[in-house]
Amino acid sequence: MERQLWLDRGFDLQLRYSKDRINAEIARLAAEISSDFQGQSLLIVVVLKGAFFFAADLVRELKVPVELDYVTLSSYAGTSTTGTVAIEKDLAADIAGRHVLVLEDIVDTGLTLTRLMDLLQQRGPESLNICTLIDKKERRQAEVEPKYVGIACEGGFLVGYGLDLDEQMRELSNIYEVRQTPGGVE
Ligand SMILES: O=P(O)(O)OC[C@H]1O[C@H](OP(=O)(O)OP(=O)(O)O)[C@H](O)[C@@H]1O
Ligand code: HPA
Repeated sequence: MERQLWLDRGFDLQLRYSKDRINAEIARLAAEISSDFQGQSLLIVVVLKGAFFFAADLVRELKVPVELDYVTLSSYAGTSTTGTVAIEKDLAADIAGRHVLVLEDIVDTGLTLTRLMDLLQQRGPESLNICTLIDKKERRQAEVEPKYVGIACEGGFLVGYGLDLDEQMRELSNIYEVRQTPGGVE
């Protein structure tokens, strides 16, 4: 079982969202987005690294043509945001006049997406919207309203399905809440 490897290393993982639940939410989101953009094409902006799994599953369910591009942002150290969002790799595509949909794994404080949306808005897209798998409103510090939300969640630090704790546990199929257990080996 995928949890066991991390339990042995001193991390307590509690299942929050199963892969079946994630698949169901992705199917719902894909239907909604496909209907909203019927007859148009989408430029999908995947926010790396975390949204990689979500994007791979979502775009294959869409019924509209898409072009994919990627931006790499980072701000977290452990379970806390540093408050400084670094743009490590910018987009390759010109987004002016395009229908742009930003894909995120999680919106938490909102600092990452505020920074990205400001940057993208200045480039003149025809439309600019956010789709996030997880919307964690509890810790919001900046005003960000994703148009498409898979799962609205409460607190806890989440890992799995792309979500990491210091670059670890992204590969887990399900999403868990993680806690470090006393005396665990790192
Ligand atoms: O709303 P916020 O509080 O800003 O948090 C959300 C961001 O934090 C995570 O990225 P991270 O900086 O950990 O990089 P990663 O995608 O490489 O994991 C996550 O993928 C979001 O991009
Ligand atoms: O709960 C989270 N898990 C992983 N990365 C994150 N970035 C913001 N919140 C989270």
